[in-house]
Amino acid sequence: MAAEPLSRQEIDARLRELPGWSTDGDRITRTYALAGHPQAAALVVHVAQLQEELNHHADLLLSYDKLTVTVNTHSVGGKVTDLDLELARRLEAIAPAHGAR
Ligand SMILES: C[C@H](O)[C@H](O)[C@H]1CNC2=NC(N)=NC(=O)C2=N1
Repeated sequence: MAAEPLSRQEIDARLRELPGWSTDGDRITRTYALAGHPQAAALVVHVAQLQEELNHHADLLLSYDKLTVTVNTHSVGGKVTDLDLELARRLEAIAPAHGAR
C-alpha cells in the first residue's frame, strides 16, 4: 500500500464507507463511546495491539467513557493516506466487540 497523501475529495469519498469518522483534510478522527472507563481502557489496549501489527499508530485520547482516535501519516508530513483508512477500517472491525458506539 503506497503511502501517498490523498486529496480532500478522496478522503471524503472513502469516509462515506466509515460512518462516525470525519476529517479536516489533514487527519481522520472518530470518538468511540464505551459503557465505562474499564471498557474504554480495554479498547485502548486492543487498539495498541492492532497498531503494532500494522506498524501505524494513531493519537489516542482516553476519557472517562470515551476514546478519541486521530490519525495521519507522519512519513508524508502529516497527511491522510490509505494507511490511515486501513487503520480506521480495522478499528471499526474490533470496536463492536467492546460495545463501542
Ligand atoms: C519506523 C516506523 O515504521 C515508522 O515510524 C512508522 C510507525 N508508525 C507510524 N504511524 C503513523 N501514524 N505514521 C507513520 O508515518 C508511522 N510510521
